[in-house]
Amino acid sequence: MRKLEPGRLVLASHNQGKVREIRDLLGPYGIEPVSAAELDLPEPEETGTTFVDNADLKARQAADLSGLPALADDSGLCVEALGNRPGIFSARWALVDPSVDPGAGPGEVQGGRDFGLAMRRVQEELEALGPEASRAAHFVCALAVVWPDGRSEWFEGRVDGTLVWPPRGDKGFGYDPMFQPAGYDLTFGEMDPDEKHRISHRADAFRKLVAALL
Ligand SMILES: O=P(O)(O)OP(=O)(O)OP(=O)(O)OC[C@H]1O[C@@H](n2cnc3c(O)ncnc32)[C@H](O)[C@@H]1O
Ligand SMILES: [Mg+2]
Repeated sequence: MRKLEPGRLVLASHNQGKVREIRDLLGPYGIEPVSAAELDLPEPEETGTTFVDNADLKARQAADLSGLPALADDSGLCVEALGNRPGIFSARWALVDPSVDPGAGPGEVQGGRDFGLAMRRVQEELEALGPEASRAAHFVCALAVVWPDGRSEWFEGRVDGTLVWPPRGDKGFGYDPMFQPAGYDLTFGEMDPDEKHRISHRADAFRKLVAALL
């Protein structure tokens, strides 16, 4: 299997929270990827039906346009009582329709998406199922590496936990403030990045990527 080389990797993500975490996770291996935003690459439409499909599609577009190996992450929150939704639609649940919703509070809007709103949507759907509804949830992360010749490798990770509300902490991004990983009292929003990187879905997927490609 081919190995990743330092300095020759495009990170095909437009999510600053993810980009920060992936830089942290690759840092110890001497790999400093250039991001899709730095290369002005467009954000592709995520038309896949699985996390792996979408990660592959994002990495493939970046590899085609840049001529460099590309890494993409497709991830999301799966709520078991909601049939694993929002799942691959996790980012889309945070889209604000300004004619319906007046917008987010300070600090909640990330790249035109409102995760205060997305977390309320999750809470409301669960509450509609009644007080006995399980709050069990997991995050999934699929990583795809696509080489300029079109070959690809995929790695998946997962972390299990429980949803809490009101959301707590502002250290992470996305749904972190409402996700408490199993065995911990803190939400991902309250954890220091180093601690999240020990147990997260992204860290789990990266361990597999590192074993194969680094
Ligand atoms: O596609 P890219 O450009 O990488 O950025 P994105 O934000 O659209 O990313 P996804 O399509 O993979 O959507 C995943 C969403 O799931 C959420 N998510 C993924 N990983 C998360 C994490 O570690 N903590 C909290 N929320 C997370 C977050 O809200 C993301 O926007
Ligand atoms: Mg996306």
